[in-house]
Amino acid sequence: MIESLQPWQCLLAQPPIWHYSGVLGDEHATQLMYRLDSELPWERPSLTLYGRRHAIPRQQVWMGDSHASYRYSGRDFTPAPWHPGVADLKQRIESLLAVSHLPSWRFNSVLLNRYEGGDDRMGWHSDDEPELGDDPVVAAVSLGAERPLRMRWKDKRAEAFNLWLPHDGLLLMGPGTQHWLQHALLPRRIPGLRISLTFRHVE
Ligand SMILES: O=C(O)CCC(=O)C(=O)O
Ligand SMILES: [Fe+2]
Repeated sequence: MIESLQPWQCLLAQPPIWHYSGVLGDEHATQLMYRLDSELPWERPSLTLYGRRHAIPRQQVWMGDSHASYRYSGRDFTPAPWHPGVADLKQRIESLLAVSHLPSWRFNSVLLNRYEGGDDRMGWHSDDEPELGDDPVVAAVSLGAERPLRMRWKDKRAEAFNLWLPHDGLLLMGPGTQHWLQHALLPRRIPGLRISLTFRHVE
């Protein structure tokens, strides 16, 4: 079972989607989750949908280089300064890429999502905001409860599918992913805190 020893796994060939297991090591990843949980200025912004205001069903923090400001779901987010644990994680991802056979993608910002339990969620979307450029590559680290990211083809060429996101794993959505697919973190009867960090490059 040589394959199971490889931390990088290709989950989809075209568009390429990769998963790396054991980014920080189990204990370090757990410590980071609790640190982020207690130290970050988590917000639950309200969005207006058909003229009614709704609090989003999760909490979030936008973080990054000061120039990397970002429009998300119709709102502008000025990034919070890098938390040292998140800056270290970004470096860790970039060095994992540097020694892999994948291109050395770089990131200058991250959306952190905090899901208190199985009811917290994120609806269908692609990470294709104009400030991310023509073909964004997104690197998503998962901490805490393992939940599936549901993926569906925009042109319905094939069935929707789940990508399970274990604690301390990195999901790398390569070129084309945001063009061809949408993703969602649907509500599930899976208890426990989960924090995801979706690293991006704002142009
Ligand atoms: O929580 C996740 O794993 C997905 C988050 C996501 O899709 C996003 O931040 O754009
Ligand atoms: Fe996303």
